[in-house]
Amino acid sequence: STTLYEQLGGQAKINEIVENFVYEIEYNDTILPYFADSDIERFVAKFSEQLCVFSGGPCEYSGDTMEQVHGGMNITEAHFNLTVDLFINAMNKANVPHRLQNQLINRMTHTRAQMLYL
Ligand code: HEM
Repeated sequence: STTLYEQLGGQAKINEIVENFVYEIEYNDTILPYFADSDIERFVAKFSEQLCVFSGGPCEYSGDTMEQVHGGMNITEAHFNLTVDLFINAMNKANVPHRLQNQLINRMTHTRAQMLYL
């Protein structure tokens, strides 16, 4: 059976989604401030790795835990949901079919409890 990673179109498609996502964040006045002191190159690299792992691709995640990264940011449920919306915009702009979008979102949002109000 093919992995979600393969169905998406592999690393090239993941890179395209992440590039679009960074663009969405840059143009969102509510979410951008969270990234004010961030190394965006590192974010792109680690976030891409994590998407590769979540979709069953041949990668290893070398970033920090979700608690380490997001703990203390005081991320509200509204801001979490807004970030997911931005990610959906990024997938739409990369022409990812909705069936695959739902599968990826489902795997990503398992991290939700690790980052809200920590
Ligand atoms: C589905 C939800 C999310 C996932 C899977 C996720 C995943 C990640 C990953 C993998 C990194 C890179 C970690 C590293 O550098 O070691 C990261 C960094 C970051 N995330 Fe998230 N994230 C999510 C939601 C959010 C939300 C809702 C916010 C804020 C509104 C946020 C703000 C940040 C910021 C500011 C960084 C950079 C941290 C730094 O520069 O040290 N994330 N995230």
